[in-house]
Amino acid sequence: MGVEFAKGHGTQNDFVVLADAEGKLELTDERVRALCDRSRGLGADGVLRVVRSEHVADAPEGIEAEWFMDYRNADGSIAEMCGNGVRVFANYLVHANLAQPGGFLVGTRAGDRAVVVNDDGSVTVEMGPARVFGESTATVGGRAFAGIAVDVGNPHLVCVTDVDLAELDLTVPPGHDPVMFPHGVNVEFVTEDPLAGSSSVTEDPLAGSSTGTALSASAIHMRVHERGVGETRSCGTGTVAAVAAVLHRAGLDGGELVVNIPGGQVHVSVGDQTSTLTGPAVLVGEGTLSDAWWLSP
Ligand SMILES: N[C@@H](CCC[C@H](N)C(=O)O)C(=O)O
Repeated sequence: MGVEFAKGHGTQNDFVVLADAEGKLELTDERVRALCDRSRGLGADGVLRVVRSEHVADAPEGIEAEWFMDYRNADGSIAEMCGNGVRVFANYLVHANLAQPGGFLVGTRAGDRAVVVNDDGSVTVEMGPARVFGESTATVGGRAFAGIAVDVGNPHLVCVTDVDLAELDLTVPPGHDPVMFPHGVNVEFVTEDPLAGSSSVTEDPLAGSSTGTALSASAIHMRVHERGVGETRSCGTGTVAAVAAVLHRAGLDGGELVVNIPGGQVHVSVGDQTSTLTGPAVLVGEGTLSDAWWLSP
C-alpha cells in the first residue's frame, strides 16, 4: 500500500508533500519529525499535506479552496502559512492533475490564497496584508538587534542591520520577547543594497499613496531563523515581512523589492491592503513510503 509522497522546494526551503485527499493519514508530530529528519527520514524543513478543505477540522471558516495546504514545521508544530510551501503546493496540484494550470485558490490556516502558476514554472501568490504591529528586539550571541514585528498570517520579527549577515550565528534560536510573541516568532536579519541609480521607488500598482521618503535600496539580503525549524535557506512569508518592514522604516505604504536569500531570489510587492510573492517552485521527485517505515515508532 504505502503512503505517496513528493519532494519539492522553493528557493531551497524544502518540503515533503503528502497526498491525503480524504484526510485519512494520521500525521502525528512524531511522524512529521521523522519525515523531516535528514538521517532517518526523507529530510525537509516542513510537511505539506494535500487534503480536501472539507476534511480539515481546524480550517478557518469560509475557506473556498477545494485543496487545503496542511502545513507542519519540521518539529511537528502547525503554522498558519508558508509562502515557499504554497508555491510548491500549487505546482504539485497542477502536476497531479488536481488543479488546472493558471490561477486557483489554495486553502491555508491564514485563509484562502490566490495563486498563479506562471508559464516559466514560477508561482505568484497573493499573500494577503503584511501588518506591522510593533517594535521589539532579537538577540544573537549576546548582541541586541532592533526589529519590526510583522504579521503575514504568521509572526515575524525583522531586524534591518548593517552587520555582515554571514557573521551571525543562527545555529541557536535568536532571543525574543515571549510577551510580544507568545507563540514564538520567525526572525529575519536584513541588509539593504545601495541603489545603483538615483530613481528609487519602484512602480507598484498595489502601492497606495505614500507619504514617506524614497527607498534607499532596490534589493535586500536576508537570513532567517524559522520558528519550529531552525535556520532555513529561505522563508517566503519572511521575505514579505522583510519588505513590509523596510517600507515601514522608509515611511512608505507600498513598494516592490527583490529579496536575496541563501537559497535564491524572490520578488515581493507590498501594498497597504495586500502583498504578492513570486518565486520558483521545484518538484524534485515522487515515491512511496514503505508501510514498515510509516508504522515504525
Ligand atoms: N518557510 C515558510 C514559513 C513556515 C512557517 C514558519 N516556520 C512558522 O512557524 O511560522 C515560508 O516560506 O513562509
